[in-house]
Amino acid sequence: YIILTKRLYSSTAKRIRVRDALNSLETGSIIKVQGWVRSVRSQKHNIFLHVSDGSSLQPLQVVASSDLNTRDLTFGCAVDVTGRLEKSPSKKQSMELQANRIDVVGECNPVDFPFKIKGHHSLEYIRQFPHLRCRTNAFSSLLRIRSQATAAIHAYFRDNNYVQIHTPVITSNDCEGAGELFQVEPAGNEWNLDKENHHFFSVPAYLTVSGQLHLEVMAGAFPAVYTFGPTFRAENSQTRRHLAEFYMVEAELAFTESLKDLMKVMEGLFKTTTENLLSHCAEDVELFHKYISPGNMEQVDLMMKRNFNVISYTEAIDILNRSSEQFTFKPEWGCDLQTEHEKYIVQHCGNVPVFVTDYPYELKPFYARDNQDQPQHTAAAVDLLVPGVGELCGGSLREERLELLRTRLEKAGLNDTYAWYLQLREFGSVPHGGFGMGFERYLQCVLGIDNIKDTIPFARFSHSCVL
Ligand SMILES: NC(=O)C[C@H](N)C(=O)O
Repeated sequence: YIILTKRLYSSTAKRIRVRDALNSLETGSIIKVQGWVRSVRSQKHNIFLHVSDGSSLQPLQVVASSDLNTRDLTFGCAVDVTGRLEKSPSKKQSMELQANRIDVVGECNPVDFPFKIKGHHSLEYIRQFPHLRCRTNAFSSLLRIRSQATAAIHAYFRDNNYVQIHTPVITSNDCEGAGELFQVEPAGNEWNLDKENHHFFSVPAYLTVSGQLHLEVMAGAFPAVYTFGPTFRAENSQTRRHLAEFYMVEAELAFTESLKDLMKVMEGLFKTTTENLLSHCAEDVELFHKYISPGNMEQVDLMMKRNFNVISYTEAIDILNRSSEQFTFKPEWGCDLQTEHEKYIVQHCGNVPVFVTDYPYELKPFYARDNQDQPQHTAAAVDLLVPGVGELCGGSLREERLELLRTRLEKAGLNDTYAWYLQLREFGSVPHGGFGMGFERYLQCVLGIDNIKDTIPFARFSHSCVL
């Protein structure tokens, strides 16, 4: 009889998520929660469990009588719990689940499990377990924040009338021209590809380094477009800021004649997304600011309150040369800014993000618009440098003038390759420009995460492609 009623009881229970249970105002309702045990505590008559299901940082406290068979109930196991939702007498949580039935769905041997109850594991430690780290508080918070930030970015562009374009992952162009390409060919030899230029696509094809050129195509028909997807760089540098596969948000605006328009969008995107995170993921963001990057909340507050700075590249070089800092790379007009330079510039500007504009023409790819301001020959390009990370965004106005573009491509021996790109300037060309923002670097900056490998579900970098 008892078993029968228990079955009946559990089949009529409404299945809800932990977050909804915690926020529920209805006491006495019969619910079912499914999740993973984050802690177990036994007292004389009762056992207390914390159950998490990824919906919130805070777990649901489950109280059950010690009579329930709890042999397999350990830290890390998967459970199915049915019971009555009641107001909790403890101040630590609003609601608790008084269980009538607990089924262990999947056992977990806590001795072998790499995480321990109440263990404060570092991000570096949990990184060794890419298949398990989503079960820790810190990484599940990161994943919820990442998901919310993705939604916020799409919302920002939709609210500002952009059209989303799915730019291709496989492409025959190397947009940045930096030569950090992964080539794509079929595995195995059923295609009989030999060395005589028999590529699968007939031409060499690569994983994309940027969706920019495809967005420029679309900016010939839509005034504002964006893309948000994976991009790839075969960089052999194992730094805390580089990944071989990362997500980039890229936007392209037509009828745009000034870098100011682009900077406005970059600042708007940064601030709107961050505001959204602070209100929708407060608890998760707080976990980072409290335990992982103390002090970063003040940094975020500052970035949100202040207008971003704007300085020219030439001014940046002056600032660097006037400083008493000993740089490994001597700052000189014409050289790219190194990480140490970027860091100094951000500090110099009061730890507020800073746009650096108008770089030496020769430093920028063929598409950057010529400022034609001799003798210091510059291009209308801009980078956004942010505290803790350095370069977060890079963008430029694009050369829309057919003859100038043709001459530059000719010099680089690229006018055949980019015949289609030249045609964009032949048929209804308009002044336009755009930028890209590294999504993982954005998360690094807002959450104060030291290593970029801890901002992405599965990190790919040289000599590492686990799972
Ligand atoms: N869309 C952009 O302007 C981004 C630029 N192509 C980059 O990869 O830095």
